Amino acid sequence: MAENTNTTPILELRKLCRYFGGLKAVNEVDLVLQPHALNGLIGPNGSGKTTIFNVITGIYEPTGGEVVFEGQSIGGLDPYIINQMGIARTFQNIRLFPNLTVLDNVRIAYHTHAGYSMSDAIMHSKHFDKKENELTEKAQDFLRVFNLQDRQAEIARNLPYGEQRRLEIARALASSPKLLLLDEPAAGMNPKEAITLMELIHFIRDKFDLTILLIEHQMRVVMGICEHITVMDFGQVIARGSAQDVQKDSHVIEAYLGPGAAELSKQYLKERKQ
Ligand SMILES: Nc1ncnc2c1ncn2[C@@H]1O[C@H](COP(=O)(O)OP(=O)(O)OP(=O)(O)O)[C@@H](O)[C@H]1O
Repeated sequence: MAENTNTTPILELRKLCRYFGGLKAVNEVDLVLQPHALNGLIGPNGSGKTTIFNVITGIYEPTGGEVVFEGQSIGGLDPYIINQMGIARTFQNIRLFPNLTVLDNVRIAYHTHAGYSMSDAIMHSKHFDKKENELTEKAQDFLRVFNLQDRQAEIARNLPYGEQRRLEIARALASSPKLLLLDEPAAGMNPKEAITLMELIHFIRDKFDLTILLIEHQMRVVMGICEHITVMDFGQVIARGSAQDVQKDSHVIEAYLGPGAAELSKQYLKERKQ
């Protein structure tokens, strides 16, 4: 299924493929992300969503097709280079430094902007002290955005789950990305936490002028915040459009509920109207 483009996209997947032996985990996927848009990537378990994230971020090389970021082909580049170019992500299973403080988790992520040399660090020069203080202040600014400022001295693993998820997003943002990939940010959250998270995602998109692509199983979150949704099944795109469009798409209903479900759902809605 091809994509329409009107403006210059920030990211384009062109016929992207990633195979694992005979398994076509991602099979000729086209995807276009416009700058500043909030996009959702959904689909049943094993449909290829996380593999797409792993290819975009350089963890896997594409088997075929292209990943184009700001007009430049990035497929197969090292993850740290892709991160420096402006793509950051969070993971399905939270990946923090569990034994470090909340503040240090963000400071480490921010370190690429440290602005001092190895010799400054070894000699503990004035320049080093100044830059380290700036780094701490920047990290504290990030924590304030995520309402974690009062937690800065806590050991990360002791935070409640929802706060660990927020901290992970704060860490990802510390590398100043233009494109943020969120892999199931609301996983394990209760409905109240999920709503707070939705507000936060909207807020950071505007504050940091981000483009966001998120994978999420909680439909309330996807349908509530995503302006554009792409639906995958068996490694391929089966539908795309607004939340309203994809919710009533018969391919989507069948992918989630099984063959014949679309017809049943139509009948049910008709009967309810009568
Ligand atoms: N490293 C790998 N080696 C072999 N198979 C893999 C590998 N990574 C993913 N797969 C397979 O590729 C397919 C797509 O997996 P992927 O994790 O991308 O799906 P997903 O849509 O993110 O699923 P979920 O919603 O359950 O996280 C699955 O069949 C998975 O088992």
